Amino acid sequence: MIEMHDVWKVYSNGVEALRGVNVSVGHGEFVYIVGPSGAGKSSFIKLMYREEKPTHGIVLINDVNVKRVRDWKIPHVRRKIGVVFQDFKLLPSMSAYENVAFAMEAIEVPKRKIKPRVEEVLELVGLNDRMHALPSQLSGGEQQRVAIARAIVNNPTFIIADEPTGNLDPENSWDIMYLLEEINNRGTTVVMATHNKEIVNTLRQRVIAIEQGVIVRDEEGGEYGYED
Ligand SMILES: Nc1ncnc2c1ncn2[C@@H]1O[C@H](COP(=O)(O)OP(=O)(O)OP(=O)(O)O)[C@@H](O)[C@H]1O
Repeated sequence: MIEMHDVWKVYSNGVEALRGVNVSVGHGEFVYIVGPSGAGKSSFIKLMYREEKPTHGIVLINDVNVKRVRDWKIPHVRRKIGVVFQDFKLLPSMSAYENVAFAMEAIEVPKRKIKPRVEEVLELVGLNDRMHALPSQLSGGEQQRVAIARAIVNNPTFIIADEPTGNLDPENSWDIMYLLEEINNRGTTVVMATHNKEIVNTLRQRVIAIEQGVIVRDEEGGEYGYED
């Protein structure tokens, strides 16, 4: 569960990116975060995986107050959260397999457990035959699949995605969405910021709209609601 209570995010330049946000995302939900450019979606997402701390208010991730978590304990909190970015953020000198295995090595999973689990998630994302390719040898859609495999390999409670289809063509975008849907159906909570109107209006889920740092709409099975 992720909860925000009267959360404000004010950057050092004085920009109020979030202004008094109250929200709760429960176990197993699928939530789209929508809103105009600069509305505060990324700031909202970054608070959810403790990339940023709130300036004011409380963010609870699985009942842990992220503001009180000491820096050395952040990896422990993040272990329960898989993050997916628009630009994939894979390590360029590592193969698909190594990128995914690295996420397990980072939290010191015993070596013998790594290979079978990495192969399992790469199969789930449909990339078992490309596992030794470098990111530069993979298409955008394939790279995003590797990023999703990396995000789920440690069995997180949440997947937090910031415009995961933003760099992909429509066909690859749909493939990534079906994959996220499948992961959600297996019990993982998915929260994704998106500008993709067609996806939001087709794969209906809870929609939270943010405008000028405020939640202006929160609807189950909602619509995208903007023209872009
Ligand atoms: N690190 C930062 N320092 C200062 N201002 C920031 C920082 N990050 C974001 N902002 C500002 O905070 C506001 C909200 O930005 P944010 O990136 O959260 O919006 P967004 O809804 O994700 O936008 P987009 O759809 O364009 O990605 C904007 O005015 C932005 O310029």
